Amino acid sequence: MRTLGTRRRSTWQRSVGCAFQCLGSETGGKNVAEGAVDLLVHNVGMLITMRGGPGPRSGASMAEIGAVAGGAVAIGDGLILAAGREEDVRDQIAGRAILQELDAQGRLVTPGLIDPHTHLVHGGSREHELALKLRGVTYLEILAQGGGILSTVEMTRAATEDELYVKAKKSLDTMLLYGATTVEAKSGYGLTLEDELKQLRVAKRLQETHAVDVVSTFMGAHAVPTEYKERADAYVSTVIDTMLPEIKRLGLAEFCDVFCEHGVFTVEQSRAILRAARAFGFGLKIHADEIESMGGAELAAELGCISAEHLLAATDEGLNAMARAGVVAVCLPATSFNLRVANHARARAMIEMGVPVALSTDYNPGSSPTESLQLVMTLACLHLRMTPEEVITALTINAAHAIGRADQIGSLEVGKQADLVLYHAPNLAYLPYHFGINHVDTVVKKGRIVVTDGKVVPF
Ligand SMILES: N=CN[C@@H](CCC(=O)O)C(=O)O
Ligand SMILES: [Zn+2]
Repeated sequence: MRTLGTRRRSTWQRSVGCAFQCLGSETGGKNVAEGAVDLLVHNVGMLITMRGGPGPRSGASMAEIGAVAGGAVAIGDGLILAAGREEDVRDQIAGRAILQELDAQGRLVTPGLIDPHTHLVHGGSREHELALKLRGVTYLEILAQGGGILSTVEMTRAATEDELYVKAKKSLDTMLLYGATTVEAKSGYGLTLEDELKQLRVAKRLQETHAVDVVSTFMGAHAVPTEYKERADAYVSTVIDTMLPEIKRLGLAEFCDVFCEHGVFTVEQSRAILRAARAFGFGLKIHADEIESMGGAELAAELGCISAEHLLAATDEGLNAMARAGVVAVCLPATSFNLRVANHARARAMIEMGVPVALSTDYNPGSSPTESLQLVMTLACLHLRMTPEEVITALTINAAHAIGRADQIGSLEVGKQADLVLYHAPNLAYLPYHFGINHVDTVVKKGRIVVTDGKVVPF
């Protein structure tokens, strides 16, 4: 992508149009109209703005992506000043200094992708499970034998904080290279207070030192640790009485998540943990009805969770309850693909019932060892039967809602963070269609070019 650095326009007009006066009020009263345009992305072949109403998209509105042919985006102070047809954008910034231009050369541009469900920070890997899986041993059987999540717990406990940081940073770089600009990261491989804190501190350090924004979730209830075998209730008490208050006190997580599943945590245990988390002020998430139908979707609706994850076995009653409660369904097609399940999440039914659908990698060392949201795009089309328009909605504005960030990210609208991705692709359908490769050319995060020519720019 061609950039023209530091090109100042000779005339500087201080008179501003309505669009920028409005913007001043939308950005906390700061009159960005008086500043320069830091970056103008122009000559965009197809600009996907995702502009629209305030809530998460469901039903037919999941296909409304605000596509503009011949677009541009003007950026100042890390925020979007104007986005739309290039001539309109140029009109709106007329007379202002443009410090840098980026010629998109007719490429596709979307908002930065958002990965709302990952297990980013962990030790080791689990490629040995592949052979077990091919012999027909199931995911829950591996876990019940002390493997699966529990083997990653051992490797995470054994790792130093620096080792976890280095490994997670490498994955975060890959996520960024594949177009993710915001990533949610769960703990849940420590399962002691100290080891959970270790994971959460790594997530915090990544947030402070990496271009990608990291949103932190405490998931102490990811598995019953070996030392509490047959004493799950005692472990639930430890999560509620010891872990939640300390993590809240230290401000290390925004959300709390629970793996509500047969042989892991029951609906009653999950309810107890999430109610306690809510009382501490955490936002609530739940791994619900992934393998067996447990009433997890119903619980998500009852508790007003911000999102419920997996949902392959969710009932119609559960999904309808989620639709009524406005819970975002985070579907994870890379996980069901990798676990070789017979049926994937019923995204079409969800969309028809009015459940807002988001998508995610579920990046983790067991059920989904991939950082690629572009692979997720393809699997969502082929296995969940979502259209490319619904897929991009699910990976931008709906994913932003799933992590409580829709006021800042998820669409290219005035006043939002300037997070955008430029692809070597002529149109949106090309991304899921031509699968298995990386289409990303350039990534802009908070107005700064952080990936160029397919390489990460050091933070
Ligand atoms: N299902 C539970 N937790 C993760 C998998 C974690 C693991 O296998 O290590 C998930 O969301 O898929
Ligand atoms: Zn998960």
